[in-house]
Amino acid sequence: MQIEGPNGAGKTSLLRIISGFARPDEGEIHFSGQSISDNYDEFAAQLLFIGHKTGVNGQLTAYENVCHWLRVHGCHVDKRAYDLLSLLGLVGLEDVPVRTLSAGQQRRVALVRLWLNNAKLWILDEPFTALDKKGVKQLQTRFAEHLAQGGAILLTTHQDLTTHFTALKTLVLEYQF
Ligand SMILES: Nc1ncnc2c1ncn2[C@@H]1O[C@H](COP(=O)(O)OP(=O)(O)OP(=O)(O)O)[C@@H](O)[C@H]1O
Repeated sequence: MQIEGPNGAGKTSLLRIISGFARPDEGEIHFSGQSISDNYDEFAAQLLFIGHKTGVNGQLTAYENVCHWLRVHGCHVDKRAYDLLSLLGLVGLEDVPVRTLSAGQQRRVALVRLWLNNAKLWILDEPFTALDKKGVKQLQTRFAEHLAQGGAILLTTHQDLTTHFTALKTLVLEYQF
């Protein structure tokens, strides 16, 4: 599902509420028929959230960030870390601090998580920001794989998605005066 709306309409706020990072003034968020506040850990295990702030440690290298995520997800740190960086076009840049990379390269480091996570629900706030055309295409291909495997994606984007996603639902937020 794509959430659309002008700047300030409340897209990020909605995603943060659905993810359980902010509380709604009214109502409850349910996942698989259960209120997320009743069993947040179970919900969190199914959730992958990538927001405006990418969650990448800028002091560490791309390689160190990927190794950290592999460990967090209970995976062995092996050749896979380099394979993922190579997939995302970061070969040759794996050993410099992420803060020295370009905005698009930093976003690519953050998006590596989409290749190593088994979470069912992806909540992504402006995932295409700063990516070049090839990066956008690669990400959309990854989205299609996730959906084909029964996953769900809730995202905001000001960009038009490709025809792959014409069946996606769109929720349009508008200002209320
Ligand atoms: N922590 C906060 N405390 C108070 N107001 C906030 C907070 N976060 C966001 N807002 C306000 O809520 C409104 C919606 O912000 P939000 O970031 O959800 O918009 P958005 O639709 O994601 O915008 P954009 O397209 O610019 O990213 C804005 O007016 C913003 O100032």
